[in-house]
Amino acid sequence: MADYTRERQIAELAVQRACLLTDKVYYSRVKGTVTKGDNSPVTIADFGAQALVIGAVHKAFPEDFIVGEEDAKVLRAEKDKRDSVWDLVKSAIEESRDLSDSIGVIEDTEEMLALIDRGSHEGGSVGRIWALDPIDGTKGFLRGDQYAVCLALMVDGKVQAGALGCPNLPVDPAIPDGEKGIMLSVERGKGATIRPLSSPSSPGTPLRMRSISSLSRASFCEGVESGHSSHSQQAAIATALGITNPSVKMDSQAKYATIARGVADIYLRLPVSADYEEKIWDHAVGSLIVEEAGGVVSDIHGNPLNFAVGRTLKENKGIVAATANIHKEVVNAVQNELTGSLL
Ligand SMILES: Nc1ncnc2c1ncn2[C@@H]1O[C@H](COP(=O)(O)O)[C@@H](OP(=O)(O)O)[C@H]1O
Ligand SMILES: [Mg+2]
Ligand SMILES: [Mg+2]
Ligand SMILES: [Mg+2]
Repeated sequence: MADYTRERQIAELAVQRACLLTDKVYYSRVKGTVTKGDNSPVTIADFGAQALVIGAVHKAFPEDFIVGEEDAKVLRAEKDKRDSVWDLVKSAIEESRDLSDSIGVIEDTEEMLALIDRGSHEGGSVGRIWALDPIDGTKGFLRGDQYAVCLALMVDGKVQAGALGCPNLPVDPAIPDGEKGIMLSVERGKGATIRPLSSPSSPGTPLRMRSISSLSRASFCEGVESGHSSHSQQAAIATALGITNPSVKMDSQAKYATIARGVADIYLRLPVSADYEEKIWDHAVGSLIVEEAGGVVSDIHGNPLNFAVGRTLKENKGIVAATANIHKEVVNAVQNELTGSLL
């Protein structure tokens, strides 16, 4: 079996440094939002995190390609925004000098812009390609809720390793107002672990999904944005399965983290439009974490996610992630509910 220990470590360091930056912006409430062509928001923190993560990956693995969500077009055109992002990037590097031997530094704004634009790869089925979402759940980030920094390595179209930083998830889910910030990391065949973001040297605790004796006891985790996933159909599916627990709603791949750590059991993402294609960076690392924690991740038809066909999951529709022993039953309920609508 191939060994991706180093890739996993670099991914953790890259995400750790990026979380320093996003956390600072989150708490300073300086948001500098831009609206993209598809009407979705992007902030100075999205750009800064993309620069830091790509800088780290490029330093450690200069031959690898990167599929990142953002590009530097707006920053090249607008000096104010470029300067704000550069200030953030500089101070995050300054505050994590101890990581610079492993993941390097960024010398100036030109290098920063070039790094952000290294995320333009088209993806595909050949070679080593990293999938990066510098801030997943930007709407949650802006609302003051959950978001995640997400990085995965795909080799020949298959996700092999990665790291997922969730700066606002509680370290102990039983103490929601306690310390916040967790880091999950994963390597295919070797499991997934979780640790506090504040303990970089901790080896982490292995992740295991909850075992479910009866489906009616299960809980759903779903997105906050009803424009990204259909809440009404999700509720109908819960009823069909006899599930009465209220669903846990949160933004971003924090949902994959939440089911992987056994706080909920099922993550459904039901298409709201027939033509939306899920992005690989929205699912790459989270889906592997759930699989390694004992879950199955498929689309709404029960087909495996195909990360090998470009920047989107164009061969799949929606997401069904659940503990292995209930996954098939959930897919069946989804199929029954959706027959005749968007299928
Ligand atoms: N119509 C749509 N259907 C499904 N997902 C969508 C969507 N429009 C945007 N998204 C994606 O939903 C992601 C957030 O997921 P969630 O709703 O689970 O928090 C966004 O990631 P970003 O926030 O990185 O842009 C974006 O890629
Ligand atoms: Mg976005
Ligand atoms: Mg995203
Ligand atoms: Mg994003």
